[in-house]
This record gives sequence, structure tokens and C-alpha cells, in this order.
Amino acid sequence: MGARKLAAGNAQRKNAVFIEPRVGNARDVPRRGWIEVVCGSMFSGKTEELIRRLNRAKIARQHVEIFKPGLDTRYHAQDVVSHNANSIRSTPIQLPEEMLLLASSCDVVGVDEAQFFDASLVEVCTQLANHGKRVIVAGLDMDYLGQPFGPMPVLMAVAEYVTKVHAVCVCCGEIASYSFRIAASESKILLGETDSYEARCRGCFLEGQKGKQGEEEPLTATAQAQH
Ligand SMILES: Nc1ncnc2c1ncn2[C@@H]1O[C@H](COP(=O)(O)OP(=O)(O)O)[C@@H](O)[C@H]1O
Ligand SMILES: Cc1cn([C@H]2C[C@H](O)[C@@H](COP(=O)(O)O)O2)c(=O)[nH]c1=O
Ligand SMILES: [Zn+2]
Repeated sequence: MGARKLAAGNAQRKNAVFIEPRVGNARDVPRRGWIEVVCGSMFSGKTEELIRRLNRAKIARQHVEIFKPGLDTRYHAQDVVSHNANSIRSTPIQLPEEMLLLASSCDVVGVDEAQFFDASLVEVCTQLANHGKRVIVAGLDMDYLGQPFGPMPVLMAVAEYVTKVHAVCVCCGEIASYSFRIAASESKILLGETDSYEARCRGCFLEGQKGKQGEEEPLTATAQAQH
């Protein structure tokens, strides 16, 4: 075989190596997607991080669909909006199953306020990832009592990637992992902002909970401002 023919054959084989990974891996297993979870307290930057990842996917010319629970109409009926007014167009849905049809032709699926969905969100995200989609889910990991919130703990268990983001404690300036409720409601779901919640660190959260049970608590930043 001439040297030129040999070189052409080698080049062809090299190209094949570059083309193959687009359809499967070395063992011909079909390409799968994955699940990413962004969790933390209120004001920790979950929505900002979700929007950042989705915008980057759009820059990469990927087809992106974003969903949020229909009940979350705090800032906008349709958009996902962060506390510092970043926003991205989304589709409000009642049930996670609606995503199976609505996201069937996209590459990347974003979900905000995931804590408000029921356990079927886990199955739906798993199916989407199994069918090759990148699924990015943002939500509160804990409710106002410091208890795991809705489907979030199971989602964190099945996800390939989990990012926990932190707010700043409004009482002491430490990193905050808790959403302390200042409004006088004991219902699990209470939509709200700084009017109803404060980001707090563990110590300041525990102090606040004691205060609610009638024990003495130092004045919070919000309470000081109101004086
Ligand atoms: N206590 C706080 N700690 C950190 N950021 C705060 C706090 N209070 C308000 N913010 C604002 O909230 C933004 C994050 O908003 P967002 O992404 O909507 O958070 P999340 O979705 O986690 O509630 C921050 O960039 C900041 O401007
Ligand atoms: C802790 C806690 C929060 N909520 C509500 C309050 C807000 O409307 C959302 C969280 O929004 P964010 O984007 O994470 O700031 O959830 C609730 O209903 N119950 C709770 O215990
Ligand atoms: Zn604190």
C-alpha cells in the first residue's frame, strides 16, 4: 500500500473516533442525560444560578424549556424571576407529568420552586434524564421549620450533581442555610419575600425558633429597622 493511501486510511479512522461519541459511548450505550439540583434557603441565589445555567445553554444553541409551579405567581405569572429581578420566560404547570409532553423536543429542562411539586417530580425528572435531557432543578431544601421540603431530598439523592448555595444571615452576616419565617402563619405553604421570611444561619435560626416559643430573643435586623 502506498504511503498516500495509508495516510488517507489513518485520517478516516481518526475522523471516526471524533464522530462516534456523538451517538453513544465506546460500548454503544445510547447517550443519556443527567439531573442537576441547585438547593439552599430563600435568597441564596438558586434562581440566579438556574437562570445563569439556562442562559449558557441557550448561548450553546441548545433548546431550553423552563417550568415552574402554577401557584408561584409572586413576581410574574409566566416568568421565573429572581429576588434581584433577573428573569427568564417559563411555563407554569400544575403537575410534573405535563413536562413529559411539553419538553419532549428540548435538550435542557429547567424547573424552579421544585419544593412545591409532589413526589412525581422525581419520576418525571428521571424519565427526562433517561431520555437524554439535561435536567436542572432549583428549590428550597428546607421549609420554615428546617424540615426537608417536598420532593427535594429524594431529587438530591438521585441527581448526578448537587449544588448548595447560601444566603447571608440578616442577623449576623454569616452564611445562611435557613429560611426563618417572620409572618405569623403555620401553614407549610406561604408565598412571600422579605415581608415574611429572613435568611438566617443555624445559630440565629435556633434563637428565632426559641423566641417563637416565648423565650427571649435578641432583636433581628428586620425588627431593629422597624424600631
Ligand atoms: N440575605 C440575603 N442574602 C443574600 N442575597 C440576598 C439576601 N437578601 C436579598 N438578597 C438578594 O437575593 C438575590 C438572590 O435571589 P434569588 O436568586 O431569587 O434567590 P433564591 O432563588 O435562592 O431565593 C441576591 O443576589 C441578592 O440580590
Ligand atoms: C421557607 C418556606 C418558603 N415558602 C415560600 C416562600 C416563597 O414564596 C417560596 C421560596 O422562594 P425562593 O425563590 O426560594 O425565595 O417558598 C413556603 O411556602 N414555605 C416555607 O416553609
Ligand atoms: Zn446568623
